[in-house]
Amino acid sequence: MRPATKTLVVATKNRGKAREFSALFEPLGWEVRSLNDYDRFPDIVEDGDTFAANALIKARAVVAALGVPALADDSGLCVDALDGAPGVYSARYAGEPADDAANNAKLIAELKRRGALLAPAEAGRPALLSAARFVCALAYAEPGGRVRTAEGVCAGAIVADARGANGFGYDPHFYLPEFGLTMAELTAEQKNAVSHRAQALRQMISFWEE
Ligand SMILES: O=P(O)(O)OP(=O)(O)OP(=O)(O)OC[C@H]1O[C@@H](n2cnc3c(O)ncnc32)[C@H](O)[C@@H]1O
Ligand SMILES: [Mg+2]
Repeated sequence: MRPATKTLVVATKNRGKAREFSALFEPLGWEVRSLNDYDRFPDIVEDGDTFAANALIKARAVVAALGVPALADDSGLCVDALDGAPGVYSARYAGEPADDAANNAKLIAELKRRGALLAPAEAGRPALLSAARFVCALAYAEPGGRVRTAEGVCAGAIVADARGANGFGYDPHFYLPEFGLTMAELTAEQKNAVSHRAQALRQMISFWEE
């Protein structure tokens, strides 16, 4: 089970995700089309309890609407000190419509309110707030009804002060100890080598190659 053409519809309206998928698929000679390439594609209700359930909802909705295979991504941030929140609510953590800046502000406010500050900022080292992970579930669906899901996880920690201008979403607050940088300070190539999305996609591609 694998896409039959070299153009793949990715069931997302998130331009940051679409950009990453384009870069991840490019070396394979694949072209990515996102829902932003379709005129007024209706918003899909993401009411699943898990990342995988929401990814399946999005992939199936796009297959139903367009009649072609689709890959969907449902992802988010899980913070230990917040008992895994915002989790599947990451996009609408601070309410709707989704707003990255408001979500980040709420994340830091919640961690401070709970006294989850572990260490003060020191010269050259950011204030580490709390262990966290990015999770990405991918779902690939075909018109015949077949589906396949994959998942990737990227571990890090939340930092109080936003750093970096690359990436999107929670990236400026997501610190990777192995780089000593936030996800938003990584180049696109660096992020695509280690991200939850890249890991999930590697798994999905291995399923396609089976
Ligand atoms: O549903 P689609 O249309 O794909 O777009 P979305 O932005 O609503 O995507 P999700 O429902 O999967 O919500 C994901 C949330 O987690 C955030 N997120 C996911 N991957 C991320 C990453 O690589 N870096 C930073 N934030 C990320 C993102 O900003 C959203 O707030
Ligand atoms: Mg969404």
